[in-house]
Amino acid sequence: MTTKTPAVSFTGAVKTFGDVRAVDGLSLRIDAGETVALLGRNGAGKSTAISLLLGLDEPDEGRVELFGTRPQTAVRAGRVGAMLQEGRAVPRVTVAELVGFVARRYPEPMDVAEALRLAGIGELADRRVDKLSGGQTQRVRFAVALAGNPALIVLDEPTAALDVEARHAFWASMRTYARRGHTVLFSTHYLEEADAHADRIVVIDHGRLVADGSGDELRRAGGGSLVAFDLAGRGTEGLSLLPGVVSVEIRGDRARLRTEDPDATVMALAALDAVRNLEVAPASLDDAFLALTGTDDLDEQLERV
Ligand SMILES: Nc1ncnc2c1ncn2[C@@H]1O[C@H](COP(=O)(O)OP(=O)(O)OP(=O)(O)O)[C@@H](O)[C@H]1O
Repeated sequence: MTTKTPAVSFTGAVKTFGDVRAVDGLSLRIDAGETVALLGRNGAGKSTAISLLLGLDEPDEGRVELFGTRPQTAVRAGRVGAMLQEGRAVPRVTVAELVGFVARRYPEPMDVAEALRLAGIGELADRRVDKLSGGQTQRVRFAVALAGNPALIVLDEPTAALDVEARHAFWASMRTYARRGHTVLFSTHYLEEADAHADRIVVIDHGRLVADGSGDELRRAGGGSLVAFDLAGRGTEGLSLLPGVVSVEIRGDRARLRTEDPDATVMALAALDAVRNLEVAPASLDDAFLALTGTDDLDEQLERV
């Protein structure tokens, strides 16, 4: 057991809004220096969890701590920077003025030029904040989050609405910051971003933790493998009972089996002489995510439409 104080800890945290348990008994520990992605579909509870950890909201039950103290204390001490989803009106000042204004509110701020350089917007220092593109504005917001020289940075869907190039530039900045030994927690809907940029992916659903691990661990936990073949007129009964099979999907004349033991499934299919156009592939992270959050369930998919 490690005695190091975690950067972030949720212990049985609950937050309800009326009948909705937005965060429902969440326990989670993030150590200093980790980059963690918080993944979940719409309404899973990501923003609520982030509000709790920034001290913007109090849990109804359980405990949330940053660096072993109350979130408000850590935030006031300048140990946390955040980039949230709000669309606040942009002031008519230059980029350097804005970042400098924020920096001065912190006890040990980052040098303004350094914050701009880290956010990749050194050349925008003298540009007016209200005259920037969406991608540039997002990176100014990142510089604002860095201004206090925080040990932990929390980013709520930082790349929503960014084009591909702006996205790459953003992640390059984030990684530079993380490489300095800082802690990063970001929420996202993009599985490939979580896989590419986080050391660890935490999946939440209905306010609960449903998976926690690397992209590969998640693929194994939620996805297994996919075995597909042509039915060639044969019936589909009994397919779900084959060894390893956890789900069966029929599309036209093709069957798609999700299996935890592809070797055993394929052997059983061969014994049935049912291996026409056989295809075996590892499940994608998308498949794993859908399996983990139960959204391959048709009712739920319809609910989301
Ligand atoms: N202030 C609030 N009042 C009432 N219900 C709320 C409030 N904030 C969140 N909720 C509800 O709590 C649940 C979790 O919402 P939350 O915004 O945390 O999810 P999310 O994972 O961030 O979703 P998204 O990906 O869409 O941003 C949802 O059902 C939402 O409607």
